[in-house]
Amino acid sequence: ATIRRTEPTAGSGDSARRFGTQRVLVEPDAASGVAVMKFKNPPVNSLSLELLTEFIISLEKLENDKTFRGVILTSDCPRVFSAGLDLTEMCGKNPAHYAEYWKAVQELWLRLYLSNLVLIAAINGACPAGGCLISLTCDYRILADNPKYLIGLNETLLGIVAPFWFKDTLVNTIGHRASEQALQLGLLFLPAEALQVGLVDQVVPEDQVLSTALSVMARWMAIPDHARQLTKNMMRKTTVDRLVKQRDADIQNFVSFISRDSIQKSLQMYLEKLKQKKG
Ligand SMILES: CCCC/C=C/CC(=O)SCCNC(=O)CCNC(=O)[C@H](O)C(C)(C)COP(=O)(O)OP(=O)(O)OC[C@H]1O[C@@H](n2cnc3c(N)ncnc32)[C@H](O)[C@@H]1OP(=O)(O)O
Repeated sequence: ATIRRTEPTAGSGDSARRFGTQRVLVEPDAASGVAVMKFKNPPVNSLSLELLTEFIISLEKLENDKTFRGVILTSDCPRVFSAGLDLTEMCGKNPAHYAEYWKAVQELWLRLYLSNLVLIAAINGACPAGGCLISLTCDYRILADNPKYLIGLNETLLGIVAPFWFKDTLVNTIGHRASEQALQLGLLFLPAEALQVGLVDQVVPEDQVLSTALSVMARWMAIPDHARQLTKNMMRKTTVDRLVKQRDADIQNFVSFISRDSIQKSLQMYLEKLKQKKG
């Protein structure tokens, strides 16, 4: 994928500078050591191969710059945090494309889930499936209080199955029983329900999502990095290792599953339904 970097905006000081790529805006504040990363892939921030690639590059840049200790993930698109994996990447393409796409999805998850940075999700819109997965990789989730902003792993509603590492990430967050129900029923939770089940840590008025994320970040950044990072690693490494050990097999599983005629039909019907919703 071609990656076009955004020009820094005019202004003085680091906090006025933006960098990033066409689909991932990065607003760094060197003074606080916090950067805000915004998905910008209108209309719904679907996780296309381009977006995944650009996101991984931007995250790596921040990880390698010791100025930054914390990142807030949010959306630049109104009303949607992320619509999850891009269905058009999983429909009507060839096996080589599916393999490349799935490798990028795995890579993003692996990097986020064990990131040394403090990651906070400022969820300012709908957050289904892969969008929810991204938020689950964060250390803390804040959701805007809007009944349209549903969150959850709804894969079964599309006739597909959340892979084991999606499931593990959910189980690590809300526990086994709640995950069993949520995954089988493809539940999309209202903000108050998401808070109750522990899928998010806070629900706040929409105009306070980012400011809340910044104050929560200050609390996490008050902890010495090495102690916090080793603790995070201790909590998450077993989950990550399960995928690392069988990455290629997981890609092969995905490719053969997604290539089935029945799965292609389900996805196409789901996409059609999304499009018809407008008419
Ligand atoms: C082993 C296999 C495991 C694979 C794992 C998959 C995990 C996933 O992430 S699958 C993706 C699941 N995502 C969803 O179910 C969300 C679908 N989208 C929505 O529910 C809604 O779009 C929204 C609530 C996010 C936003 O609603 P809104 O009314 O604002 O926008 P729409 O009119 O619905 O959509 C605008 C436009 O975008 C297209 N679109 C929406 N979601 C996706 C998507 N995930 N991938 C690709 N394209 C998407 C939608 O069709 C519309 O397109 P048109 O403008 O061309 O009609």
